Amino acid sequence: MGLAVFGSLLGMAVTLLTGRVVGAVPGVVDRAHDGSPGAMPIGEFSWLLGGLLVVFVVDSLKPAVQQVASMVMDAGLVRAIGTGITGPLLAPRRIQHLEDAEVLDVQERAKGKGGFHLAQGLGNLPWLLASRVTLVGSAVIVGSMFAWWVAAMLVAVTFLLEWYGGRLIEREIDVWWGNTEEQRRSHYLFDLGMRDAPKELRVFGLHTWLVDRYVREWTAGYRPVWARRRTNAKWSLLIGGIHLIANGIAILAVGRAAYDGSLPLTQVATALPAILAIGQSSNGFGVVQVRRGLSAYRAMRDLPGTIAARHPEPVVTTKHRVETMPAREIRFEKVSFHYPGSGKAVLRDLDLTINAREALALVGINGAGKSTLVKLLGGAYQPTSGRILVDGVDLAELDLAAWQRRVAAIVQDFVRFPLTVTDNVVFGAVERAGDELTLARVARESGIDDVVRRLPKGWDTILDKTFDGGVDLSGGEWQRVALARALFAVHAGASVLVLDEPAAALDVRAESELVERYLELTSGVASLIISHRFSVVRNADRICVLSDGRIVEDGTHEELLAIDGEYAGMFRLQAERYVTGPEAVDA
Ligand SMILES: Nc1ncnc2c1ncn2[C@@H]1O[C@H](COP(=O)(O)OP(=O)(O)OP(=O)(O)O)[C@@H](O)[C@H]1O
Repeated sequence: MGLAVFGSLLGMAVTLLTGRVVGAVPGVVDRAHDGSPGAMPIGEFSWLLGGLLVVFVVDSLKPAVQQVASMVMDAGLVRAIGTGITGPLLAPRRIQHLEDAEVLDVQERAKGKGGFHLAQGLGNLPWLLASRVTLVGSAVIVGSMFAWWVAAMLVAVTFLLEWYGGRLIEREIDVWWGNTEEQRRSHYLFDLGMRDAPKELRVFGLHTWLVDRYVREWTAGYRPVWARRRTNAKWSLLIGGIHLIANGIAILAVGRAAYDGSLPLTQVATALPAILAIGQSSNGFGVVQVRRGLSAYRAMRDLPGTIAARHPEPVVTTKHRVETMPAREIRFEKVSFHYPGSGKAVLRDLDLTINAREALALVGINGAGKSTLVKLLGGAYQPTSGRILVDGVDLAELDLAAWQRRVAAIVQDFVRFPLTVTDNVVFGAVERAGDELTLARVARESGIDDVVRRLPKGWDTILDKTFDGGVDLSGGEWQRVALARALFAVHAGASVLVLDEPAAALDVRAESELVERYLELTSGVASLIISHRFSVVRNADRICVLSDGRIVEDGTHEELLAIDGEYAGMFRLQAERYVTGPEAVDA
């Protein structure tokens, strides 16, 4: 801001000095010819000229300095805004706020709904301030050197120009960022071609279709922008004409006064550039950007408050030693749950006990609510009614952050971090990131040691082909990496292990080997295994069947087969497929 204001002051200094130099020239020339007194001595004129040169040189260095300062400021702003928005969103231990329309709206506004980013808005603030300083300074120069009515007229016309120009710009930007159906579709098609589906597009020979479709959607999406631009061009011509007339009147008035002899040359040479500078200081774009940027800033400032007010973090009222929990059990007691904004109950009066040091398998059809139960266990959501008790203490009373450190999980859509193998594993317990012994141990246990040996940079290989020297792993290899991450967490002290479809991407032999090994390894912790594969499930100490939001069957594999209920039915269906299905024929 200082630099921007300094820049506009320099510009005005150039105007004033130029006026004085031009005004002094005839006198200096006369004096040189006939020694007329009263004119500026040549020595003084040289100083004036030198001063103008210095100011001019400094003024010409200004853009480079301002550009660097601007880049530094923009980088800082982007970083501050990034943490300002993600910080409050990431901080809560629960995740309900991420599905709350009001929180999402504030977040969208903070990010710059309507195409105006906070960084652009705030980045423009110094230039808007500078143009205001130029406007006021140049108006004072015109008023004091020539006529106040001319200064007032030009300021009024400039504001009119700025206000109306700003409205036109705003309308055009609204159309640009209107995110019309076609614009969104064209962006989607672009991503599809460039990133999301390169293989499928080739397999199905869809590249020509994609390009044609993209061009069609893009053209349709931007047609309203061009229509708006044509309308804007007409109005811009009109207000440009008004501006021209106002400047023409001002310049004619100066010319007349000069012609009359009532305005000395110095004043003429100063007033003319100042008149032009007033018009140039109109900054409709800056005004719009700053206005929207500030509204985004207010949304960013309100974000933590909105989240805290609508989703208060639980206050820890009791002092339980979460670090040793669960010593006995985790008990779901009449737990019901429906997702925020949805009337459909996923769990209904569900009772379930998971004993410490027991491997419990949970089965159920798609959409039965298995993953939902895991989210409740991890404290990501709170039951709509009922309680989850850990060693008899309500989860709602525990320090949720500490409890979540006790739970290690591989969820179905586990994150494949485009980082090194080491990072992907130690994220299970970052506080133990340097523990190489444990790292080697979990690599053996999860079976990724062979994979790591084959990688070009071993543990330091980035697991993403788009990076230099990076590689892509197969689905099964990724699953082992995720398993290693969970085991790392267990070795670091987590005592509840959740595996949601841990072996879906493994081949049948790898799967049964891994599950057997895994059950040995985790015999000391409470584990919850969710799987549709009965070869995985049958090894668990106990199996529960989730159906209609409740646990309808509970027992060992043999016990559940003996009662011949839902589990037995599902098991037989899968076993039959393995006996009579294509796999059997191949074998
Ligand atoms: N964030 C959410 N908002 C609203 N409804 C949801 C959400 N997540 C899941 N559901 C719904 O809750 C129900 C249970 O989903 P859940 O993912 O728990 O099932 P699941 O038993 O794990 O299924 P699968 O075997 O297919 O993984 C489904 O009807 C699903 O549509």
